Amino acid sequence: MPANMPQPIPVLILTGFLGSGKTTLLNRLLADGIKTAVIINEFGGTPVDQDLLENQSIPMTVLSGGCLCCQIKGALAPTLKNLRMAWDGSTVKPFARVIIETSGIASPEPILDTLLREPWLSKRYRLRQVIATLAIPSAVEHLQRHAEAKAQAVWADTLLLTHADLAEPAQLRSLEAYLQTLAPATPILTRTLAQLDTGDLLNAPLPLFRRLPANADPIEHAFQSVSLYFEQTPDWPRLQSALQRLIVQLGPALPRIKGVVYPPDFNGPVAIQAASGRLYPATPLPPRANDDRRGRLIFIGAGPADALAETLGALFADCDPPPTLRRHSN
Ligand SMILES: Nc1nc2c(ncn2[C@@H]2O[C@H](COP(=O)(O)OP(=O)(O)OP(=O)(O)O)[C@@H](O)[C@H]2O)c(=O)[nH]1
Repeated sequence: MPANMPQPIPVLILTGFLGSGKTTLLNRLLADGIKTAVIINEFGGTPVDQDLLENQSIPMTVLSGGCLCCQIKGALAPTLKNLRMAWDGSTVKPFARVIIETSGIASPEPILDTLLREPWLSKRYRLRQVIATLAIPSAVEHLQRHAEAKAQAVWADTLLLTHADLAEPAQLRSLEAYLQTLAPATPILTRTLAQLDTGDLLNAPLPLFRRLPANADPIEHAFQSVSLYFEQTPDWPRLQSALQRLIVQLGPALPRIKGVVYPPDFNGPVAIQAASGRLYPATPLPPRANDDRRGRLIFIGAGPADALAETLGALFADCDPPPTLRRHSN
């Protein structure tokens, strides 16, 4: 490479539908020892993913309140430019790659458009791999219902099938058959978290030629989010039972809940996760420097935000004090 050519920094893009395992994968990748800068994009107005990262001492930028493919598409180029200038000027902790975690309803196409077509960026960053996570028990339904999920699989270089431990063999077979039609040439890895070797993932065969996105028009999402803020989080059995009732009541109209809360029966912050009708066990988190002990839960719905907000208001009306509610319309 000529001396005056900038050395391109490799970029990994993690995409995949809501709750399919992107942040879980990001944590695994960050544990592999390669110094990394992270850009996290969250659809909801209240970011959570940064608190779920085990490694908090890396260069990290959170772009929330919309998807990188549409509402905040314009934020990606300046973020990457600032990061690169900080890297060139050694004003940031050293890193050898950038990982972008997209929101669960982002289409990768406009992101690739920015990375591959923007002249300044395309000289300074090299797209290494687009990895899409697909949760085996729910992926076929998501691929059939949501254009965003389909776009994520179609633009991926590698498909990582997750939640194998929760899946029936028939669900895996039907997902593999679906992907065979949708993305026949894309390598598929099926791993439980315990089995995942990040080397297998990063060394999966890549396409010889990279397609350039043809249509980078913003996608019209049908999703909305509502955030709840708790000055005093209810205790876990009560919160768990309320969330469980909500999940049953709304079914597929509520694809995702996540948040960090402070139930009095736990000592510190606790991660709350639900996706595709499943509420996961509450997971204690280490205390963070910026802890304000204000619980926050994000609900991503596939219907109008007003109806979701009304349901949530009624569900937690007897809390003392009741949670503050914020709609986030997109
Ligand atoms: N049992 C099981 N749980 C998993 C697996 N992968 C992820 N999870 C859990 O699924 C939930 C969602 O995982 P995340 O990694 O947060 O999903 P995500 O794709 O980052 O979610 P969004 O950013 O909201 O779209 C968490 O509770 C994870 O612990 C898996 O392979 N098996």
